[in-house]
Amino acid sequence: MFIDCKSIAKSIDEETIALTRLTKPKLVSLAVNPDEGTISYLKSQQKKAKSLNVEHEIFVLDNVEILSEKLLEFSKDETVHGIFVAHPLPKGADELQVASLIDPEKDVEGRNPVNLGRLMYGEEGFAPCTAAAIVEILTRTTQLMGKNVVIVGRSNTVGLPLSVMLLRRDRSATVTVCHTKTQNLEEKTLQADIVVVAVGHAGFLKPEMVRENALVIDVGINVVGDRVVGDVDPEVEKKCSLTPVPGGVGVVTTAILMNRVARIASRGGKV
Ligand SMILES: NC(=O)C1=CN([C@@H]2O[C@H](COP(=O)(O)OP(=O)(O)OC[C@H]3O[C@@H](n4cnc5c(N)ncnc54)[C@H](OP(=O)(O)O)[C@@H]3O)[C@@H](O)[C@H]2O)C=CC1
Ligand SMILES: Nc1nc(=O)c2c([nH]1)NC[C@@H]1CN(c3ccc(C(=O)N[C@@H](CCC(=O)O)C(=O)O)cc3)C=[N+]21
Repeated sequence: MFIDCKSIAKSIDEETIALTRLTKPKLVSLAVNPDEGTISYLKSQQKKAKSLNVEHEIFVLDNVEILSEKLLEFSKDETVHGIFVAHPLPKGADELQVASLIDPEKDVEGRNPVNLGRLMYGEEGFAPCTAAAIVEILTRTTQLMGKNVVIVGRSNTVGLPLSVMLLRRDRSATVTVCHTKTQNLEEKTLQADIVVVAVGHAGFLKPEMVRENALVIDVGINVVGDRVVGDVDPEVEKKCSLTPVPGGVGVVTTAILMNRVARIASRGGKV
């Protein structure tokens, strides 16, 4: 069975629309040498911003030096409410140094160390949007208390912040985070009530790797020919509840991003 993520996004959009009736939020999105996943996201952002009355500008830049200049400029610019920086950054870029240039009160992706610190204290107003989207989908779909959750992928965008959010005491899931050095991955995913896959490999999670009736969250955005496919083999849907791709985690992520910008604009800086 597929999980209906579009209706979750719609309910978030309703709040955003109410907020943008009163203010005119502005988001800037910056990317250096964007990969296919980023290009897909920027297109989704552009469409969504238009439909929600959020002003949006995209900057595709050549190098990290120009990115750093732009981050300082937009952090100071009072007409800009939200700053999004696409990841991955080019090889060799200092992620922490770049993230530190974003004003924490405009840091809609929660990359600045101040916001990652807030996350450790359970403050999720600036949590990375994809991790927040997955929490939103899970809490609307199931009870998390005591459940075994296996996350495949440990990026700062998805797996790592999500693990912290699912451990928060009001959720209290038991979390296992897997990566390329994990041994016997299938043994772990077969034990899970919930599997979250964010690896960036089309069809990576096979039906034999998951329990009957498990809940599976497919984060992957992989461009294969002219199609977008996830990290989960579509056959998994026959034995599990699965988020679709397209129309799954991505649409909720984009809805949350726009909601953040609208909240910042309407509350004068605080989310
Ligand atoms: N729908 C949405 O809203 C979003 C979608 N995405 C998509 O999700 C995917 C992942 O993105 P992101 O987290 O940024 O990716 P990264 O490339 O930053 O991280 C991938 C993670 O997967 C792990 N991994 C890769 N291959 C394997 C393997 N064979 N076995 C176990 N673990 C593996 C890596 O392990 P290691 O750390 O050891 O290298 C790493 O931790 C991409 O397709 C991206 O486009 C991303 C963000 C949002
Ligand atoms: N700092 C950072 N944060 C991210 O969250 C981040 C990132 N960098 N880099 C790139 C990846 C990729 N990503 C997507 C999110 C939504 C869609 C999305 O909404 N896609 C639509 C349309 C897909 C299509 O084109 O058909 C859908 O899934 O339905 C796509 C891709 C976020 N990422």
